[in-house]
Amino acid sequence: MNASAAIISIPPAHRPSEILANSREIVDPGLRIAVDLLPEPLRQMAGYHLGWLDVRGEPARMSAGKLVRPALAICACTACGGAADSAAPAAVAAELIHNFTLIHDDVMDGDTTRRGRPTVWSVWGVSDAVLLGDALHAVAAEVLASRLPATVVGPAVDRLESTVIELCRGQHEDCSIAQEREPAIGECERIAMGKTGALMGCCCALGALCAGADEPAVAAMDRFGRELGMAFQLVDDLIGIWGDPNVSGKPAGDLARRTYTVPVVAALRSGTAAAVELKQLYSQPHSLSAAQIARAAELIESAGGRSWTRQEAERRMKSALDCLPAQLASADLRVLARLVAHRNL
Ligand SMILES: CC(C)=CCC/C(C)=C/COP(=O)(O)OP(=O)(O)O
Repeated sequence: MNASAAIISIPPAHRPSEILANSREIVDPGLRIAVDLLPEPLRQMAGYHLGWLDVRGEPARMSAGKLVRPALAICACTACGGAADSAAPAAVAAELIHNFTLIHDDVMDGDTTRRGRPTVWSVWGVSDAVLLGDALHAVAAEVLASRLPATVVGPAVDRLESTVIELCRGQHEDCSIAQEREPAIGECERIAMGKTGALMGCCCALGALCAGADEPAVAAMDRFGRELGMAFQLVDDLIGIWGDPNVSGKPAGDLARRTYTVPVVAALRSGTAAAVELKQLYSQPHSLSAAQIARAAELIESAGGRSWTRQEAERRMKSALDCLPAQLASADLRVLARLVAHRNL
């Protein structure tokens, strides 16, 4: 592959903000072209969700997320010797899939705020939100099918669609277990691998495919992304309890709903007095009040659930890097790994 082309078009950045800005430059035009494939009013709803339009369809500049997944696809491609631009279809498809799942997830969770503004379903209703998610999924496959070299299309679309199946498995388990009963840590990990790890693995594997990498390199990138996805989900669980809504753009609502996320499960299995009190709070039949939420957060912290989750995120990040042979462990991928594991609460 043409490594020098990558170096000329996008120099290795090494700083998280530069890596994300470079990725945004590559992915933004492709995302806009992809969204333009949608019929009205789905195009307008997608523009709103992605932060380019306000609810009335007027141009806006709102938060559209950090674009970590496209950055992973692009950096995986350059780490495998490809040109950054050649990963654009993979980066766009990954971001479309990610947004399709968020739009559906907000419906399932009944969440009314994402990225600091009302969710799609809470503005346009559940039917339109379901349709928009479906349409973004279809457009993602279309982007890969129409914009990748013919030799890569088959494996790339296969990988994308099997990832969506895995996402659905993870999400189904999450919805059916996590709010009904206390899962084991192993179950939490299976859920996290399905709903978050699989897509991050797919981003990295698609990036490698775009570079024309061989199967061992694609598989190593997939493992790297999956492990990193586990770290991402663990940090997301911390954000779901201790996150600042002004930073995360969503209320820290996991305790109110009595969701069994990893910090909660880790605290409950600690065998401490705090665990006993937390179990009582979680076994009541209604949402927790503000005072109960604050108490639950204290109990989780004193039972060690917060620090265990933090350390586990760090361990997963290191294990992600261990999945990469030295020649694939680029500086940019290492920076992205740290960014994922240390993002702000
Ligand atoms: C097939 C589908 C719909 C998959 C959803 C995958 C996903 C990562 C949802 C968000 O998880 P979350 O509920 O833990 O995160 P958030 O707090 O952002 O809603």
